Amino acid sequence: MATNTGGLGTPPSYEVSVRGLIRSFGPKGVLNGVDLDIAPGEFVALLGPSGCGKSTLLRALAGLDRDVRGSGVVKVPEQVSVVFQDSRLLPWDSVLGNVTLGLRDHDADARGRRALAEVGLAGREKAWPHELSGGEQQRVALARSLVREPRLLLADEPFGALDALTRLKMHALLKELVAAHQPAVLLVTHDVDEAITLADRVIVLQDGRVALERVAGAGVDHYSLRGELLAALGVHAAA
Ligand SMILES: Nc1ncnc2c1ncn2[C@@H]1O[C@H](COP(=O)(O)OP(=O)(O)OP(=O)(O)O)[C@@H](O)[C@H]1O
Repeated sequence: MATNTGGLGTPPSYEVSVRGLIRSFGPKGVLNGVDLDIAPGEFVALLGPSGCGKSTLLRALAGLDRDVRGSGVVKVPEQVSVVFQDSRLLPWDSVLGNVTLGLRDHDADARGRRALAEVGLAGREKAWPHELSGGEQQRVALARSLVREPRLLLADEPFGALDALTRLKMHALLKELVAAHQPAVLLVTHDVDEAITLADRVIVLQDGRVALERVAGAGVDHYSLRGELLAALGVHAAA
């Protein structure tokens, strides 16, 4: 995946463009001029210390924050889906009902069933959310996002509450889904290995700005990238 992020213009080829994004809560500046471009189909992972503003940036891109100052969010596509750490399923609706919620098309059910099959949950359409494991609930959340064919998928630590083995399975699933649907992705994570494994590009947010930006993916030396990212996050491995 090409990741041309040079220049200050906004080439129409970008799915997302952010310029000098600022967000404060009271006197406290959280985002102090964030610049970010994401190409169509590009997978970007966002790392940063706790409280540095990762979720704040994601909420701004999702249109969930009406108080973002200035014109920092220059471009986001109309079709945006968001996945959070908890699945946020409606407990009183079936799995299929959750996936198709709000869809008005005549073929919504068929699309919902297809999406559930894609995430490995064929046959569980009539189950209630509480009958599913945490991993399965996150699969439903992914199906609910992708059935809307988003141009941009925003994911805020979507696997943060899962055990290590389930998380690895979800990584493989997310890779498959992204390859099939080709949305641009911004994944917020605390997990450096998750970022390196999944993303085409990794950025580190610090002091309200993008402090480091590195290409990841095939052909990149993951070991040295891991060291560089950990150092940027203030973690220095024991010799
Ligand atoms: N609605 C709000 N009102 C007041 N302060 C807020 C609000 N939302 C976020 N903040 C503050 O902004 C800062 C950044 O929060 P944010 O949730 O974006 O960080 P984060 O990098 O996602 O953190 P974490 O990795 O711990 O989830 C924090 O200090 C937080 O307390």
